[in-house]
Amino acid sequence: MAFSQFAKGLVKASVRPLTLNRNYSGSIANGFNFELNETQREFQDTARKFARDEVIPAAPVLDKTGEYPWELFKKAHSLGLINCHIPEELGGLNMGVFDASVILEEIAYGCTGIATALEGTSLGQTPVLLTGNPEQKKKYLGRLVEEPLVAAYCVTEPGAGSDVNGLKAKAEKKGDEYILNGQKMWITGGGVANWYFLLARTNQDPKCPANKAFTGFIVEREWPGVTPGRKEINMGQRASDTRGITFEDVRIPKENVLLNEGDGFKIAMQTFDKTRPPVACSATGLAQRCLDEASKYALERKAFGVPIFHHQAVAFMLADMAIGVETGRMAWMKAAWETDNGIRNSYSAAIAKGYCADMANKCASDAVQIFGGNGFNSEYPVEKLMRDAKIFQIYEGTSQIQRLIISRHLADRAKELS
Ligand SMILES: CC(C)(COP(=O)(O)OP(=O)(O)OC[C@H]1O[C@@H](n2cnc3c(N)ncnc32)[C@H](O)[C@@H]1OP(=O)(O)O)[C@@H](O)C(=O)NCCC(=O)NCCSC(=O)C1=CCCCC1
Ligand SMILES: Cc1cc2nc3c(=O)[nH]c(=O)nc-3n(C[C@H](O)[C@H](O)[C@H](O)COP(=O)(O)OP(=O)(O)OC[C@H]3O[C@@H](n4cnc5c(N)ncnc54)[C@H](O)[C@@H]3O)c2cc1C
Repeated sequence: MAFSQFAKGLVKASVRPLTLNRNYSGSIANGFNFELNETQREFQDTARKFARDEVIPAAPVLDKTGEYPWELFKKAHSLGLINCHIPEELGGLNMGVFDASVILEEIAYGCTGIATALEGTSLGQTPVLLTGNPEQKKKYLGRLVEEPLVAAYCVTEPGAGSDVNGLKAKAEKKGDEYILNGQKMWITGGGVANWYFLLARTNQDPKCPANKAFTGFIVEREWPGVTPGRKEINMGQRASDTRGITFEDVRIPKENVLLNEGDGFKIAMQTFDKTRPPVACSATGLAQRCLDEASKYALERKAFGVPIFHHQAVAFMLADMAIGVETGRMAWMKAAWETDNGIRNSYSAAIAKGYCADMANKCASDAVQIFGGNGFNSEYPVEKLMRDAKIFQIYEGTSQIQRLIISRHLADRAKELS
């Protein structure tokens, strides 16, 4: 089916307005529809087929070689499984976070390294989608639909990751340009991207508040002074390209400022509200894979004369994994639905990201346990799943940072209650 036909049927999420039932008799499910609509199911099926037929076979090879999944990127591009958020007038599908996450969960089921490589470009695009002017959107987003090009999100530095307000890269205004100097670290897609969203300090006064001190820029990879470093060799998600990047006297035209000078910190934070639900959904895809691999293995493997599934201790581990997967899916769906419906979702996005990251790690560790000695060996799939899971507790804000965001909301609420 053509993209435009797909796009026509898109809805943000399958939720009907909740009407108060005065004769309420126990079920709050009345107002909600937990089923995906037909278009969402079509996309899910396409993504599932892509994951089963192409991602799963490629994953162990790319895990070993650390090669970037270019062929899969091009295929996903041609199927309309990436760049889903780009507006229709620029040739995109104009999908919300919810619908794009339905697709991503399937790809992540196949391999979260490949999913991160494919999805990293969405993170790079989000600040432009949120705040770009029409010229910036046309120039930088339009091309991504036409060609399989990559965007990346450059915030973290060697000296500051969790503490975004501690960033040191600086951009100084000189006439109609800004001169950028600094280093970024751990940039997903850093070596393959055509352009970056970059956050730099434009007010050097240490007393300047975060939401005035930083500016968001679009920086092109080919500009003089932009130098990506070597590909980092990571524990997991090895198909994804992660690099440090040095910026030395890079001249950025003022046309590449997003919104206004000083607005960068809020742009970066508002971006996370949109991108943490998909990261949570990716972790859920990995957890579902752990559950499926461990369930199949538990039926095949015998101990004490019966399949190990028949030992209640094993069956209950699987049941706990299922509780985690189902709860995690509800959590990312709620966070995605809220942002698609214009509700500030920093709290629910932090809950989804924090919960799903921890849940995926527990599921991966339990899957290895169920595989016994085989689980510890790279011939079996769960060893890679455990290595791939760890990064969910670190990138897009560590598990501690998600709890920081949640607890700040709780403190605000406590003040309202007292
Ligand atoms: C949450 C955080 C720790 C916050 O910091 P502070 O305490 O310094 O800042 P604070 O006092 O909370 O706020 C300052 C102003 O900013 C407004 N605002 C905050 N959030 C928001 C928001 N969501 N929307 C609108 N405004 C916001 C806040 O109101 C305040 O303004 P005000 O002074 O009141 O006028 C932040 O630094 C953070 O998040 N770190 C994790 C980074 C992190 O997650 N990287 C990830 C890098 S990317 C990555 O890892 C990957 C990329 C690609 C693939 C996957 C991985
Ligand atoms: C594979 C990979 C891909 C990535 N992709 C990108 C990308 O595309 N773009 C990008 O900008 N960044 C990216 N990152 C960076 C990532 O977001 C950061 O690594 C992460 O935010 C943590 O920052 P840090 O590594 O500097 O750790 P630090 O901030 O130094 O934290 C170290 C430890 O201290 C804890 N800690 C810090 N502050 C607090 C606090 N206030 N309370 C409690 N605990 C605290 C942390 O939770 C953590 O356990 C990526 C990282 C990796 C490894």
